[in-house]
Amino acid sequence: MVKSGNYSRKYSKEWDKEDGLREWVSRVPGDDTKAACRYCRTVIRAHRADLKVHSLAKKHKKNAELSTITGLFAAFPYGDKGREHTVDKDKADMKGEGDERALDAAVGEIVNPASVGFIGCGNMAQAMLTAFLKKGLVNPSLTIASAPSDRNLGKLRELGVRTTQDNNDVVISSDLVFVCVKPHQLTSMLGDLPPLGNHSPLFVSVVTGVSLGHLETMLCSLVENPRVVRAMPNTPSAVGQGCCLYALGTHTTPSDAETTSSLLSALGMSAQIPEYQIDAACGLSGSGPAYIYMAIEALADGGVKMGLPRQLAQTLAAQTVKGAGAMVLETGKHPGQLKDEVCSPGGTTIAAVHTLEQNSFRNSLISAVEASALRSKELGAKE
Ligand SMILES: NC(=O)C1=CN([C@@H]2O[C@H](COP(=O)(O)OP(=O)(O)OC[C@H]3O[C@@H](n4cnc5c(N)ncnc54)[C@H](O)[C@@H]3O)[C@@H](O)[C@H]2O)C=CC1
Ligand SMILES: O=C(O)[C@@H]1CCC=N1
Repeated sequence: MVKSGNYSRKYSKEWDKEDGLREWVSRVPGDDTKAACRYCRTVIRAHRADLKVHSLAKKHKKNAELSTITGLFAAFPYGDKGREHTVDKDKADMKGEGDERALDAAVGEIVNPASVGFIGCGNMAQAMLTAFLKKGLVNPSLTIASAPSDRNLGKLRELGVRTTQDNNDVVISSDLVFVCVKPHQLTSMLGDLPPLGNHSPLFVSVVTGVSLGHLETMLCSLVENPRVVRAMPNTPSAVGQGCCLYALGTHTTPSDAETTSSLLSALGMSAQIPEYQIDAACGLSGSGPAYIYMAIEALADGGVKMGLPRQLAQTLAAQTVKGAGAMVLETGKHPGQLKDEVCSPGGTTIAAVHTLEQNSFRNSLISAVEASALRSKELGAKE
């Protein structure tokens, strides 16, 4: 008899959502009595209890740690090439009965030591790296970052990240390279890199304004058919509340698309967009945190002016922005309707709204987004 619920003998789609399973478990196409472990590249019976035991095995934990980016680079060859596995092995492993040397050899054989590199370690790189480390998506010892001086590198070393002042060290030892320099630094930085031979990492550029076409042309001198992604993140990524929009280059593969999507979604919200929308995304979400920080500061000043202590005023301002954002995202209501719900007839809010309109509040924000987007286009044209 096929049992149901947690004890199902068939692959359950609930496992794809369950913390502790969803990170590594996968369907085996064509066989719903099996489940695959992306970390260990093994096929296990689709029994929830077996999956739980497997997740506790030392070997599985070691593979999880070594796989650096959860299941991203370890493109698991489902079905035919996946090794059959039983929980008895896991149980022995948990009791320490496994042969440690054989285990290490097996781990060495099956784990893809994928590594991630950062060229440029300023505000944006640090925000992204902080998010990846916090979520355990990158293994610090397999992560390398470069900058011309040691100013930012020391902070990264404290996090266990390898650092260098030679960008080539990053490129040659990484499967994925984040390019995080300022637009005017890009051409000379790439021009200094020697050709890469057979090594062809995925490049993810966060450099504002620089198009995929231009990036591909510049990277052609390093590698044939460079695989490039152009991304527009923002600094709230550091606390997992960022936005990251991205466009895929000509030579990216479906696996690159999956890698990019999985990794960038760790920053908060992420989505693939057509490249022509990236400048607008820069104007809105790339630069947007700065507008909102100014709004928070000004709201807090208003609170202080009207008698609130500074710290309380700042907390109220930030929480009000956070709460209003969450209302828009979670209720799905139009912001105009939500505004109306705050405005009592003849009340306080509508008096304030009138003042904001007299001072071109909405016009100022629209113009701010426009100015940033136009500047992004302009920076690209210069490169
Ligand atoms: N800060 C932000 O909110 C956002 C920034 N961006 C883009 O991200 C890129 C980086 O911006 P930030 O991190 O804010 O700048 P930043 O100035 O904080 O960081 C740039 C880093 O690049 C390093 N650098 C300079 N020349 C280099 C070279 N030849 N090789 C290696 N590293 C070098 C600098 O030492 C610095 O640490 C820019 O292109 C920016 O437009 C995109 C979205 C948001
Ligand atoms: O100000 C800049 O140029 C970058 C791009 C988006 C946010 N900061």
